[in-house]
This record gives sequence, C-alpha cells and structure tokens, in this order.
Amino acid sequence: MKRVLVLHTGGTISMTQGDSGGVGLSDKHPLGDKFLPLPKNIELVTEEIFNLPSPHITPKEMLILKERIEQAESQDFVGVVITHGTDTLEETAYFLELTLKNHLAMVLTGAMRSSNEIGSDGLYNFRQAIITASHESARDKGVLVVMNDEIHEARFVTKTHTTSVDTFRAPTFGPIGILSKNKPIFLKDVKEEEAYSIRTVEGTIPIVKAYAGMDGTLFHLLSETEIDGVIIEALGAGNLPPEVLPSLEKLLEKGVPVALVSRCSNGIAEDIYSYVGGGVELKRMGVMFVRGITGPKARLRLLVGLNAKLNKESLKHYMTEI
Ligand SMILES: NC(=O)C[C@H](N)C(=O)O
Repeated sequence: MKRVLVLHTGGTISMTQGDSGGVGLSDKHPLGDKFLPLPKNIELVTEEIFNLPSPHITPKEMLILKERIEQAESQDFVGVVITHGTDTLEETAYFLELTLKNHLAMVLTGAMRSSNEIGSDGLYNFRQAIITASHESARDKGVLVVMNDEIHEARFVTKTHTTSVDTFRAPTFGPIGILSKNKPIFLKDVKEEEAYSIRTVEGTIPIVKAYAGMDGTLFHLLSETEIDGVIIEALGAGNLPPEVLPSLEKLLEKGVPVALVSRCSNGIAEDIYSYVGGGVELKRMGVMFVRGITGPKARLRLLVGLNAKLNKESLKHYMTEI
C-alpha cells in the first residue's frame, strides 16, 4: 500500500459557490463526498490542518505545515499532497522547498473554480496531485506544484492569470513535467535546494516595486522604520530611477539587507547597465541581485536566511546563488 498524507489548508478547492454567486469556505470539505477514482494501492490519510483563504496564510501557517511534513517522514508515507488557495500557493510551496530536508514526494495543488461551479478543476487537480505524490519518480524532486496536468518546481512557478485554469506557469524555464491520465512524466531534473530547517519566521521585510518617475519617498520612510530587510522589484534587467539612490544609500548604510529582483515576469536580474541607477551601481552599493524568482519568493528566501541566522557573507551567497 502507498500511503499519501493529504493536508487541506483551504482556498477555492475547499470552497463552494452560494446562491448569490459569492464563493466562500464551507464547514465540511466539499471534496470529501466526491467519488475519487484512484488506483487500489493508494491509501489516503486526510487532515484539515487549516481552512483558510490563501490571502490569510502567513509564514506562521507555512511553518506549521513544514513541521507536520517533517513528522510525516517517520510515519510511513510515500508522499504528501497539500491543497491550498492559489493566490499564495507558490509562496507556501517555495517556503517548504527552502526549509524541508526530506525524501518524500511533496505536491501542492488547488483549484480556480470552486467545487460546485461548472467545469470545476478541483477534484481533477486533487486526483492528479495524489497520482504524482504516490509515484516514486516524484521523490527527491523537492516541492512540486501540480495544476492543469503540468508539474512545476516550487522555485519558478507563479500564478499568471486571475481566473483561468491554465494559470500556473514558469515563464522563463517552463514546467518540469506533465501528467498523463495515470502517471507523472518528468522532463527535466531539478536543482537541489540548500534547506534550512528554521523554527521561527520573525522579521519585517517589505517589497517595493519600482516605477517610472519613482522618487526616494518610500525608501526614506523605510529607513525611518524598524525593518529587517527590503526586496526591490526593479525595472528591466535590474535598474532604478536615479532619484531613489540617496535614500536607498541611507538604508544600506543602516545595515538593512536589500535584495533586488526584476519586475519583469520573464528573465533574470543582472548588473548590466552602468548609467546612474543602473544595475552596476546598485550592485556596487551592496544590493543583492536575486536571479529568476519573484519578489514574494525573494522575500521568503530572505526571511529564511535571516531566521537561519546566516552571517552577512553567507546571506549574500544564499540570496545571489540560486
Ligand atoms: N483560486 C483560489 O484558490 C483563489 C482564492 N482567493 C485563494 O487563494 O484562496
């Protein structure tokens, strides 16, 4: 028997549409009553660890999930399926990727249409996630996201559409696999993450998005506030308007770790441009260039690095060598 642990956390996959059209959480999990066609050798053990819309999920819930999955390794499970709201699914997936060291197959899934909407994708995604988590080829691949018959690694997957069922993509690198009707087919290897098994998630790390005509106001406000780090979603390959520089400098002088990603949804941030505010100058000032992940994921990475108590050099290495 292959035992798979199912952890329901809420989100649209746990929701139903009411008579007035609004979609909301239900007390009883709507997938519980549905017929789920699965191979006979799979046994599910189900826990409703939370029942939250995913905008209510914080790193504290992510930490609780991580601790539950750590226990699962000694409980004779081959894999874990986590159902989750799609708004922050990629963040929970990445947090688990950064903090778990184990050999289980770990799969997150969700739905874009609630359980009683026409063409609901919840039951189907749930089944495909279970098929993946029970398959030996999914072990040692880190945390995976299975939606719409695609398999993505936690690092690069992101929600790209507000409502479409084809929303989870990895714009620069693509999916690492697909699902046939009955099994996962992996097409690429996954780079192993350095996992830090942190026990706390303390720290205030805001994300600041750059825009044409931006001035130093936001960085000035941040330099007057108690914060533990900042993530900048910079322009293009990794540049900022020149007016930002004096207040950014002040923040860096205070010793606040500042990391930068691109606000573009495709490509990686690099120090290419040598004009004022260009990447070359930002890197020289001490801004850490984070490659290929989104701002919210860079934020979680910095949070994990800080809670792992990495020193300045190790933190820089951790943030820039992805
Ligand atoms: N499709 C979804 O799950 C979206 C929902 N707002 C959530 O993240 O909880």
